Amino acid sequence: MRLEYPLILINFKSYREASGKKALELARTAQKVSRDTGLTIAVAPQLTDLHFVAANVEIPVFSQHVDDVSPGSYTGHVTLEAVKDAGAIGTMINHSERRVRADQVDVIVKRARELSLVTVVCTNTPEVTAAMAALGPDIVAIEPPELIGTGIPVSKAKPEVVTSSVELVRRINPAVKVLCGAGITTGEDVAAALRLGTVGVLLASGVVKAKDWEKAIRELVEPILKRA
Ligand SMILES: O=C(CO)COP(=O)(O)O
Repeated sequence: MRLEYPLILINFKSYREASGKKALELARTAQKVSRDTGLTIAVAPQLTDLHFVAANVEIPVFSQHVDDVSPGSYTGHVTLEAVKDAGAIGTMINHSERRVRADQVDVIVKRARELSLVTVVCTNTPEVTAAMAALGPDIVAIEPPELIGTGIPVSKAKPEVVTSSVELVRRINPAVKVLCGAGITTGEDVAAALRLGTVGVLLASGVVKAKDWEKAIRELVEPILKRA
């Protein structure tokens, strides 16, 4: 599956609101808005829901994490092969709530490429973004941890973190796409993110915790539709 941009990636994290049957319900809601608007909306359900969700929607599905091990004798680990077999098109890695070492990111990015899986490497500062871009993932996602879950959007509260990240990635590895995330809730936040040079957003609570998922996602993509 080829990813089209702009991209909205909804991370379900470990939220109970989007777990089990609810995970599929939210993914189907995202799919509905994606179909109505023609925009790429991807989802990253909990690992336990990955296969269930991927088998029942056609939008891109990502794992939230993988370990740097090959299939075999590794109890409790998640391999790239397993998430591929579960139907994911790729994986997030190094989320601030699930950090891994840089050498592990390197291994995962290289192995994912061999398996044709898309990698979204999360970062916390422009400097770390630059370092991760050098490893050659498909996408880096800059997310200042202090804004995560606050509803204060990075694209408005810390635009310089986003623009510096975009600028450094352009210099170091222009093939790498940049997303931003943390506090993204409204369509205005998404429009601001695109204006700063990103290809989209990574978000969680603004959608997962919304009372009306469809309304929240529609509101989120509205400004992008106007741009098109
Ligand atoms: O960590 C995030 C997405 O991966 C951002 O979380 P929030 O959208 O809840 O701020």
